[in-house]
Amino acid sequence: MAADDYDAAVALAEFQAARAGVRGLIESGITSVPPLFLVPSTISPSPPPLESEIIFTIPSVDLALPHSSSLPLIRAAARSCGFFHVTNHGVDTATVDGAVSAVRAFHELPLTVRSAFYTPASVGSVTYSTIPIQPGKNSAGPLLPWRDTLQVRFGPPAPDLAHLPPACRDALLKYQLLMTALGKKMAGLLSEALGVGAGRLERAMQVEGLLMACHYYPPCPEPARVVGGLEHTDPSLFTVLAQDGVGGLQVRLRDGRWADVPPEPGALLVNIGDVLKVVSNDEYESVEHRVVIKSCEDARVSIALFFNPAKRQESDLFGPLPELLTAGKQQRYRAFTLTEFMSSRREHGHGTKSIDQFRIAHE
Ligand SMILES: O=C(O)CCC(=O)C(=O)O
Ligand SMILES: [Fe+2]
Repeated sequence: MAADDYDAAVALAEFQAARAGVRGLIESGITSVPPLFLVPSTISPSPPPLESEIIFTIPSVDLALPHSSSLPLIRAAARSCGFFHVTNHGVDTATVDGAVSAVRAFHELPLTVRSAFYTPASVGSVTYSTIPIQPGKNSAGPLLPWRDTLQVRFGPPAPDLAHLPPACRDALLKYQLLMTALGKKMAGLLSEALGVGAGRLERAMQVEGLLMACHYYPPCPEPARVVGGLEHTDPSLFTVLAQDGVGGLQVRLRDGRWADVPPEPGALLVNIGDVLKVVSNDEYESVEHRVVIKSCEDARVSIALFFNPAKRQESDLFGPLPELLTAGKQQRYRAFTLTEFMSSRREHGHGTKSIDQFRIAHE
């Protein structure tokens, strides 16, 4: 086919109609990356992913420590790189490893079994597909990440989990249950570390981990030409991530360079999302991150659980907590509804520009 004949919209429709995901491309034996996955330089002008060699240590917080020791660590991490590992987090290894293995097992089911679940739109509360990247309204044509995602919405309202694949159903339900307890604990610690008392975030917005993204990053024949996950900040209050040992997650440092976040066995990774950055009046940072494909051989699995406000009526407003606006600390954002926030993300892309729209200009 001549290059002029290439129609990205048609290619996207054909890719989705095949219901095989990126994993299906690898199974079909491709040796080069199809154009739909090639990252235009306008989207990712930073150096190619594989050149990242920066050694950067993500802070680690032992949750078994007394609060007098853990709170300053959490506070420092949330204010600087926005990411930290937690150990002794109370979710047993068997449950975390069981969930990660079950996600891998699902994504590696034979094509005929797995494609029955493939659907770009949600069926009930479950979606399994390669979700196109939405870098903002003025971007060039469609772009796909080098990953397949099983996304589960546990509510609200009460979830319809009929389409949750049996290969990972029990493991994910158990994981979500135990992670909810950790999420409540984290919300308390992040609240206390903000200096507003342990129960403040929970009272204000009811923190729930109801959206789970189970990612599968197949190996890639040309890893430097694709993106596993485009650079973004999370829209959540905070996110808790479990990952296998393959690696590929990177965070953006203050000087703009990317640093690897190597997996730490037994630890879970917590990161601050945009809503908590706003609620904390910029005391906490939601930091850009992305996923690069590290391997031509190993598939990577991760599970991101997004902890969000369960209070999300049109009357529920999110803005800096008033008690943080003490002498000398001006209000950085106007309050907004989650609907306004999500439409800003659609318009301005999945980075901090979406919350900049709500920033209050001070002299
Ligand atoms: O797979 C990962 O390590 C990160 C995924 C992620 O950033 C997300 O789902 O928001
Ligand atoms: Fe993320």
